[in-house]
Amino acid sequence: MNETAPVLGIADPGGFGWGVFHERHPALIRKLCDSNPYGPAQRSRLEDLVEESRSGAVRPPEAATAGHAPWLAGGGGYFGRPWSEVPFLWAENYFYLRLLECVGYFAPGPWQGVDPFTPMKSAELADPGLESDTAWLDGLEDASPAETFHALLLASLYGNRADLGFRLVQAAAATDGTDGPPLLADDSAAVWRHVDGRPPGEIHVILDNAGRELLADLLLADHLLATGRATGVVLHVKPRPYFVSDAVTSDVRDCLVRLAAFPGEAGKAGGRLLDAAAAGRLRLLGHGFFCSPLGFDSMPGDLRAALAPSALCVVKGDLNYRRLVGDRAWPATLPFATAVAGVPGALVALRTLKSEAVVGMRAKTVERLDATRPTWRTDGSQALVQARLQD
Ligand SMILES: O=P(O)(O)OC[C@H]1O[C@](O)(CO)[C@@H](O)[C@@H]1O
Repeated sequence: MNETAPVLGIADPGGFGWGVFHERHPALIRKLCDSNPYGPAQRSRLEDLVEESRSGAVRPPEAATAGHAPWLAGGGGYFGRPWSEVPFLWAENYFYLRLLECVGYFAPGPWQGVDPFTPMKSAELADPGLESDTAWLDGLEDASPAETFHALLLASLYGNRADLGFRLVQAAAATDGTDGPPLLADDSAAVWRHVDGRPPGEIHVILDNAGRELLADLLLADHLLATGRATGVVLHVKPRPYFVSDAVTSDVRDCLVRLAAFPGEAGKAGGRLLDAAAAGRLRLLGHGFFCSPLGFDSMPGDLRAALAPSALCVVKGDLNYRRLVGDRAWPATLPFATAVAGVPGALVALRTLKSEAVVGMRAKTVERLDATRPTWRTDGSQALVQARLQD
């Protein structure tokens, strides 16, 4: 892999990373305090964290915090240094760990293990509009197998358009079915040939957000299982609350139960998935690595071994993409397969662009977007399907 591109940071006041720490995070903390009955100590710890991360030095985690020792060991010398000098990927990850610490998620007490983002995630799942969002499934009866797969793949992609963290400062994109902007890169036809042309195997999905995105991911999982194109599906959840709306085990449970109660084809899919879970054909894994600040090129051996036999790994979302290609200011025309590291075997990334790292673009596309829409890398308006089908 080309490792010469600069690592993305948060120091530049005009830059995207700076905006995340100076605009998005304060808005998030306000929202958390409005939606959770936190006491004065939790509130002032959260405010102190925002202040520390905007203008202070990085404090180490407390002893009770998950992964205390690995964070200290893997801190890359960042503890004690100004946050502004720390790579964006590391800083953002560490912010979410410290946020949990501030609200008492790790220490014994009444808030231990309580997901601070549940009120936001539950509100999304309670939206009565979710049922109509999946009504397009009922119109797929006459579609060819290739068309059906394509529709479900794109629904999973566009589910990633507006996660709850992103919506804090960005208008929500429409999430109706498979509609979306033209793709910047589209390897979906090759993914279909891969899935259709090889003996079925286990398909892994490295999940991103709960709610709408997860519902679409579940529909894709059901399609792969119900058509026999996957012998099993493994969903990789986050082991703890992360980046606001990232899916943890309880989110999968809540989405599955909600889906099974939908009318029409979506509800049937939910019922089949509950059966598949009971039979062990739909499995969850929650590896600690997925809440770490490391690129996938640092994936531990046990996780690599779990992914290695998969027929396909679906890598969802913006953050997973940053970890897959490296969170660097790559030339956008660097080939995708050159930048990808860490995930063994065939993979496809389904991503809405919400941050700066991007590869695998045609030079003409980059020129056009730079000229017509300077914010294209970060404003959530663009999406891509990029595959590497041979390791
Ligand atoms: O939910 P997704 O698609 O991974 O998006 C998360 C992204 O949101 C941000 O936190 C802010 O836009 C990015 O830094 C991050 O990569």
